Amino acid sequence: MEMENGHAKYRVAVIGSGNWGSVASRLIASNTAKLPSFYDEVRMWVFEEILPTGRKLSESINEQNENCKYLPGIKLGTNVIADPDLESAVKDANMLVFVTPHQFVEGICKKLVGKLTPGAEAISLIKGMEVKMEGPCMISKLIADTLGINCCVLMGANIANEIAVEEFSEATIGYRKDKEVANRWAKLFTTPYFLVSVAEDIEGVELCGTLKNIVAIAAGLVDGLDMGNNTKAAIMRIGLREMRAFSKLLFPSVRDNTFFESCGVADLITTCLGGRNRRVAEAFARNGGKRSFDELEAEMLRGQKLQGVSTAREVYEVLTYRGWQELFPLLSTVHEICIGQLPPTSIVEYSEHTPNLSIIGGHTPFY
Ligand SMILES: NC(=O)c1ccc[n+]([C@@H]2O[C@H](COP(=O)([O-])OP(=O)(O)OC[C@H]3O[C@@H](n4cnc5c(N)ncnc54)[C@H](O)[C@@H]3O)[C@@H](O)[C@H]2O)c1
Ligand SMILES: O=P(O)(O)OC[C@H](O)CO
Repeated sequence: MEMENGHAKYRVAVIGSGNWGSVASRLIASNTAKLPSFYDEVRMWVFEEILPTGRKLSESINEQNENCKYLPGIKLGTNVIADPDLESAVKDANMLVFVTPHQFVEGICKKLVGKLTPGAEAISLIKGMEVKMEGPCMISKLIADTLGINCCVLMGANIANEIAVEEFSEATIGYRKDKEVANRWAKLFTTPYFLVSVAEDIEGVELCGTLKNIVAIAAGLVDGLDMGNNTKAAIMRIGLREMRAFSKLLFPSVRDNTFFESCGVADLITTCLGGRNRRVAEAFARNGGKRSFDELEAEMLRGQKLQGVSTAREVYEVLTYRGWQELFPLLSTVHEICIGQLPPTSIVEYSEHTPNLSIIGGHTPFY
């Protein structure tokens, strides 16, 4: 541990520089610039790309102090340094913030094995999960197991573009045992416009952030079918119940209270109203399911990534493997619509496609 005048001093690296990665770097850098327990500089690892102008994205970020591709028009803070070399980006860092789309994190972690500063701590801002032969694996666990480090999570109602212009938001840090570490992360992220709380329920917090993206796809389908607010509210209610039930089946330790934190109902609401998953799903339904999510994602998001479609597939694998499909009609139906097995209108036709709708409305041991 590096010390200064007898006090521990922390060096932060951010692994990822998409829309949320850039905003998180900006937020963190505004704090490291003024808090004595952190080094000012924040290194942000950039997955290198060549811009249409022929320039490298990382060089452009450092010259303009702005990520012109993923967060145009917002200055990041001069203490944010873009670095396309992963090993150099994490050099000497003892606080690592992971914020890439979930499908890339395993490959990134494998490259980092043996390269980290001893005693480094991590936090994951990534919403998603992986399904392995042994079963489902949360991203924080994948990071922790691959790198042999502790990993907290930060989730919440956090549409990045709104936080970039400093509109008031909240977030929840999930931790396993070490509250002191969780509080250090909270200190790094908290600003007057970004209030962070901590909860000793890492699985609950992470599953909220992960599963709400599937519900957001359902909400977008409803919008694309020109259905009204009642329908969307019903989808959100059913979705929240399925999120809670699925989380508790996977991890009985998950707490009900977590669903009332920013990571729970608040994130569900904001994503179903204004997120990218919702937006692309709306376009999918308006096209009658004839254009694929991949095609719409590439056209509408220009390099940004959806997490809901792949998460729906990963959750579906768990549901089919464990025989839980009929308990989760919304989560199952979203996947079947995404792959073209069912039409978008099926999102409100549970009775036809999932005979166990009564389970959703009634009382089962899980709900
Ligand atoms: N954007 C938001 O509003 C928001 C808010 C909260 C959480 N999140 C979550 O944060 C995570 C990161 O999302 P984001 O919005 O920062 O990213 P993004 O979707 O805006 O951008 C995609 C990123 O992936 C990178 N990339 C592309 N190919 C890659 C590869 N092969 N290997 C590594 N990286 C590659 C791109 O360079 C880019 O940085 C996701 O899990 C997302 O759900 C996003
Ligand atoms: O734009 P989305 O759908 O990826 O959602 C963004 C955030 O997760 C909202 O908290």
